[in-house]
Formats: sequence, structure tokens, C-alpha cells
Amino acid sequence: MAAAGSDFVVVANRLPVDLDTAPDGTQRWKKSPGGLVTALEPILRSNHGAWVGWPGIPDVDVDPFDEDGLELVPVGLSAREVADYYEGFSNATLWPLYHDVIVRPVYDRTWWEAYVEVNRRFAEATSKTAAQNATVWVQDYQLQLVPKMLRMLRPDLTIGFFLHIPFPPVELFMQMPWRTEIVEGLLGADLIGFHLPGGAQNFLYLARRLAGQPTSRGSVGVRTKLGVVQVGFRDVRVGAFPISIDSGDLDEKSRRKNVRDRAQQMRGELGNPKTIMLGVDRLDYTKGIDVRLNAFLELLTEGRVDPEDVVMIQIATPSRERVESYKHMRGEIESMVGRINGEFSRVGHSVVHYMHRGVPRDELTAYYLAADVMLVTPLRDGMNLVAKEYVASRSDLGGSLVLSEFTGAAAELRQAYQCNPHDLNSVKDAMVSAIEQDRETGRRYMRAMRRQVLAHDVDRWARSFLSALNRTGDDVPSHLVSNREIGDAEEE
Ligand SMILES: Nc1nc2c(ncn2[C@@H]2O[C@H](COP(=O)(O)OP(=O)(O)O)[C@@H](O)[C@H]2O)c(=O)[nH]1
Ligand SMILES: O=P(O)(O)OC[C@H]1O[C@H](O[C@H]2O[C@H](CO)[C@@H](O)[C@H](O)[C@H]2O)[C@H](O)[C@@H](O)[C@@H]1O
Repeated sequence: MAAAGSDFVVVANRLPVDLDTAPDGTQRWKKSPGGLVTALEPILRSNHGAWVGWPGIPDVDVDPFDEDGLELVPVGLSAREVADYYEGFSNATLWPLYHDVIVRPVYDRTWWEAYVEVNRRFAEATSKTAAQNATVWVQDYQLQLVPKMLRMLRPDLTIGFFLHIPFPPVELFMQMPWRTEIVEGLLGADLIGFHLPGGAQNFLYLARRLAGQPTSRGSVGVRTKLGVVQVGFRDVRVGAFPISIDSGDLDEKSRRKNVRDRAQQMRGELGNPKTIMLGVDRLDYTKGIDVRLNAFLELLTEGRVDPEDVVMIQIATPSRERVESYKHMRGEIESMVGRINGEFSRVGHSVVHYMHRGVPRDELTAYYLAADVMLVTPLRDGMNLVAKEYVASRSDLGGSLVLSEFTGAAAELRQAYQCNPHDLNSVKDAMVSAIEQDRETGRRYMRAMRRQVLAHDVDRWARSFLSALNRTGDDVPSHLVSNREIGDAEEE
């Protein structure tokens, strides 16, 4: 058992830095600051914090190192483990199963064995890193066995777990050959968080049915009213904590002159169309990129949208490219883009601009500002931060959001043009309403959505989870100090 060590440890599949290999073969750490690290950094730094995770490439063996007061603890994976644990069990079994079986999950015993083995390695690395009575926060579906494994190694720890993707209903979860092991793995935590009350409710039912543990029966609320599973003498609490973004920062960036000028310039480069529609997603079959392309194609074909007036930009960040279903989907989407442009573009004027690459952060903010209509049409999505980022970027109160009902964000962004991605007419109607929205209505809707996103930022999300985990009932867990003040951001 560790004598010294960190008082607060985050455990996630990926470290907040990636080991990047340059063309000349040299390797260096590249920051990949997602929302999670932004939210947790102040708490990590002021609490002698550590982050346990994979460096992002196979077959590297790196010792723990300090990065500006934050201890980074790399967990190495072999190429075989990346194939079986990450691409296999995490992204070809759990990912599709938890996203409504949009593609058929593969149940492979070798992948499961790799998942168990890698989860054990993460639990062991965490056990060596955490100080006596430390707080450990385990993240996401790749590490569902870690809470139980860690509790067996270190019963002194307070362990939280947060699932970033949906937790499926019983009818789907029961497909999983290792369903009991997964539920029991999660029950090693003291608090299990989901984005939405529905996920928490699904889990409570499965804990009763599969682990045979008594549970509370009442409904679960957002950030309040936790459910309880009794595991022997321990109470495992279960709750809904919808994640968010660093909305204040994005709001500030979107007001900068250089970002506004760049947005104007983009419009000019596109030939000053009346309407710019934008999609920003990892290239993933859950995101409904095909749905929005189909809806656009039908609207153009029916003459409800004029190809001279409306331009669509799709930024599709490469993702999980060696997984079969992702390869297949890429081909389908690219052929659809080709078909729409083949039918409706003319020389010097494309109707769909498709980029299979990521863009830098500031450039992305400029895209958000330039877009009159933001298209977020997943078939299923745990939250969808892109929808919240768009809203936070619209300090000018311009723009409109088309949002699938099947995202976590839909529960909070009620003034979006919500649609059912399984009903193409619903998506088409939402797109047309968003395109035709009048200025005053748009400003009213955007103001209401911004109030929600600015008041509920990622810092508040982290604090509400950690205070529930440590049962302090305040925004700031009493034994975890933070040097960052929070207050509800005021609109404009
Ligand atoms: N800088 C940058 N970030 C991107 C790009 N595409 C997506 N992202 C970010 O990736 C995140 C995607 O989160 P989310 O919508 O919740 O979907 P997820 O991909 O399933 O986690 C958001 O923070 C996006 O801003 C890109 O091209 N450039
Ligand atoms: O690490 P990758 O395999 O490259 O995938 C990127 C991340 O995708 C998933 O994001 C989810 O979390 C978001 C924040 O809570 C949420 O808004 C979104 O709906 C989810 O899809 C995944 O959960 C992460 O673990 C991945 O790192």
C-alpha cells in the first residue's frame, strides 16, 4: 500500500497528452486538452493530483513524470492490446451495444480477456499512485472493471466512476455475455455517475436483476436525488450529472476580433451564401452524418432548398479507423457527399464541403460563428459537447441549432429545433425551420440556450460529482481544495 502518493487521481483510457511521433521518428508529448482536463486541472494541481492513462500509441514504456505540478502515469498497451481491448472490446463491443446496437456488437472471448487484463493493469497503476484515503475518479466504458479491482487492492480509497456514453436499457444490455461481471465491476465504486437519469435508472434495475442487490425504488434526479444500491455493508450511490464545456472561455474567445474576422472571411470564401450549415463530429456511425446528408439531398431534390443559397460544411475528424464498421461508414458518407455535389454543385460553387481532418481550436470557433445552422443529428449520443460549444460561441445571439432528441444535450437545450433522426421528414422540417427562422425568434432561442450552457459549465459538473462523491453537500469537496472560483456566468 502506498505511503505517499496523490490525494486525487483521475483514471481515464487516455492521458491528457498524446505521445506524438514526428516524420523523422522523434517522439514528443503533445497536449490534447479536452474538456475533462480543463475542468479537473485546477483541482488536480491544488491537490497533488495524478492522471493515469494510455499515451495513445502502442508499445511504449514510459515512467510516470511531472507536467507542471500534475503527475502523469502512463499505462502502456501492446499493439495486440490496442487491437483487442481498445479497438475490439471497447469500440466494437461496448460502444455499439451502449449506443442502441446501431451496428451489431461483436462478442469475442479473446477481446474480453484483454479487457480484463488491461483493466487490471490500470487498477494496479492507480493503486500505486493513490495516497492513503485518496479520492479516485475513474472515467468511462473502457474501464468498467477498475472500480471493483481497485477496491480489492485499496479498500481505503473513495472511488467514483463516470460513464460518458449512454447506459443501455435492460433488453439490450442482457446481450452481453459478461453482463454480471460488468455490473459487479461498476459496483466497486462509491458513486456511479451518468449523464441522464434514464441511464442511472437502467443501471439500478440491472444491479437488482444481475447482481441481486437491493436498490432504492424512487426516481433519480439531475445532480440531486441519488439512487442507492446496497452491496453488503456498503451503499453505492447512483446519479445523473450532465457534463458540459468550459463555456465562459468559449464565450470570451468568440468575442475576439480575430475570430470574428475569420468567420467573415470564411463566409466570403464560400461565395457569401445566404445560409451556411455546419456539422462537426468524429467520423462515427452514431453521429448521424449520413442522416443529415440524406435530409439535405431530399430538400435539394424537392426544391425546398436552393443550392445557390445554402452551403453545408462537414468537418469529420478521423476516429477508430481500423475498426471495420468505421471503415465501412466512411465509404458510405464520402459517396453520399460525391452524389450531392455531383447533382447540385457547379464549377466554383460546391454545395457540400467535406473535410476528413480536424481543425485547430480557434478555427473551429470561427466555424461556429460563421454557421447559420448547426447540424447535430446523432442516432444516439451520451451528451454531445459540440451542441453546447456552438451555443457558447454565439455571443452575438445569431444562428440556430438542429438537435437530435437522442442526444443527452437535448434534455437541456429545449429551444433547439429538435428532431427524430429516425424520421427523415422530422430532420428535413427541423432544417427548414432553422434556415427560415426570423432574427428575433432566433435571438430569443439562443439567449435561453446560452443561459443554460453558461450557468452549467464543466467546472460545475466536476464539482457537483465530487461533492456528491465525498458527501460534503457543498460545491467544493471539503478535503479537495480548488483555487478556481465558480459563479454562474451571466449572459452578456
Ligand atoms: N479542435 C478540434 N476539436 C474538435 C474537432 N472535431 C471535434 N472536436 C471536439 O471534440 C469534442 C467532441 O465531443 P462530443 O461532441 O461530445 O462527441 P464525442 O466525439 O463522442 O466525444 C468537442 O469538444 C469538439 O469540439 C476538430 O476538428 N477540431
Ligand atoms: O478516445 P477516442 O476513442 O478517440 O474517442 C473520443 C471520446 O469519445 C467519447 O465521448 C463521449 O464523451 C463526451 C463527453 O462526456 C460526450 O459528450 C459524448 O456524447 C460521448 O460520446 C468517449 O466516451 C470518450 O471516452 C472518448 O475518449
